[in-house]
Amino acid sequence: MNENLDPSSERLTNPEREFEKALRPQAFEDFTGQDQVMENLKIFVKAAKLRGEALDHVLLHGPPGLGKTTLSNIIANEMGVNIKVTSGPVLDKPGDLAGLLTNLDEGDILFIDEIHRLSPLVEEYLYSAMEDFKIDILLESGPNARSVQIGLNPFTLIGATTRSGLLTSPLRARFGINSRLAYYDSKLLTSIVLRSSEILNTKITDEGAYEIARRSRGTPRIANALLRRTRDFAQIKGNGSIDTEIARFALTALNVDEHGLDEMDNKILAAIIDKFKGGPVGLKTIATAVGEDDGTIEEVYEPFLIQEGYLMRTARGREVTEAAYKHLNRLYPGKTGQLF
Ligand SMILES: Nc1ncnc2c1ncn2[C@@H]1O[C@H](COP(=O)(O)OP(=O)(O)OP(=O)(O)O)[C@@H](O)[C@H]1O
Ligand SMILES: [Mg+2]
Repeated sequence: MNENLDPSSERLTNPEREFEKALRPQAFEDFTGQDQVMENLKIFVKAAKLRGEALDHVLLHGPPGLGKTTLSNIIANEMGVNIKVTSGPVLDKPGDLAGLLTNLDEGDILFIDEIHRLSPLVEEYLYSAMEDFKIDILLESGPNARSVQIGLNPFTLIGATTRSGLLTSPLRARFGINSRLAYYDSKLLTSIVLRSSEILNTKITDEGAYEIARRSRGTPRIANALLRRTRDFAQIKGNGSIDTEIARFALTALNVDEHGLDEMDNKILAAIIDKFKGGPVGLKTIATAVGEDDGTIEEVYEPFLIQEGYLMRTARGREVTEAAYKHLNRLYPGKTGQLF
C-alpha cells in the first residue's frame, strides 16, 4: 500500500501530519456527518456547560481516520477547556498518569488515544480517577513508603480506540458517553473534499470531488490524502484544477481501484480466493498470506470490506462473497456445498 494513503495515523509522514492539522475542523459546525453522534454530543456539551460541570467521560471508537482525534479537539473547543493529549502505549506507569491528572484544571479534558493499549496497572489506577476524581499517590519509598489519597479537579476523560473489542468491561463501564463513528458515504465525503480544496486553494469541480470521495474507503483522512495527491497530478499533468478526468488519472496511478479498494484490500480478497478457495479461513492465516499484521487487517481493512459486501465474518473464519469474485474477475464457484 502507498504509505501516504495508509489510513492509520501512526504511519503518517510529517508533511501529512501538517496537512491534517490544517484541514482539521475546529468547531461542531465544521464537522461533517456522524449526525446521530453529533446531535447527542451537542446536547451533552450544552447541558454540561449550563450546569457548569465537566462533561461526562467520552469513549470514541471506530476505524482509523474517521475523526476521533478531530472530535476530541472540537469538544474541548466547544466546552472552552484545555485538552491534554496522551496515548495508551506512552503511559507505562501509574506515576505518568498521576502527573497528568494532577495538572488538569476544572473541566479540562484528558485525551487518551489508543486507550485499548493501556497497561492493566495504569488502567486500574484510572478507575478511581474517573469515578471519584481521586487518586492514591505513593509518598517516599522503602520502609517509610505510604500512600495518600488526593482529590483531583473534576475532568473529562476522552478515550479513543480503533478496537473497542479489546477494552475491558470495567473500563468501558466508566464512560458515560459512548460513541461509535461510522464510515462516511460518498455525498458527505464529497463535501469534505470540497471544503478541503477551498482551504488548499485548489480549484475542483463537483464531479472531480465526487470521484475522489467515492473512492476513499468511506474515510475523510483518505479523501484528504487522495485530494492532496490528485492536486499534484493536476499541477504537473494539467492546468492545476481538478476535474473528473484528472481525478481518474491520479487515482489509477495511485492504485486505487474503481470501487475505492486499495492494494491491500484487493490482496486480502485475492488471497482468500486463490489460496483458500474463498474461505472460510482464519484471520492469522490471511495475515501471513498477505504479509500484514492481523490486528491491522481486523481493525483497518476488514470493517470496510464487510460493509461493502465483499467479505463475511463467520464462526469458522473469513469468507469472501460472490461480489469479491466478480470484483477480481474470478469465476464464482457457487456456494460451499453446492460445488458443481
Ligand atoms: N467529519 C469530518 N469532517 C471533515 N474532516 C474530517 C472529519 N473527520 C475527519 N476529518 C479529517 O480527517 C483527518 C483524520 O481525522 P482524525 O485524525 O480525527 O481521525 P482518527 O479517527 O483520530 O484516526 P486514528 O484512529 O488513526 O487516530 C483529520 O485531519 C480531518 O481533517
Ligand atoms: Mg486519532
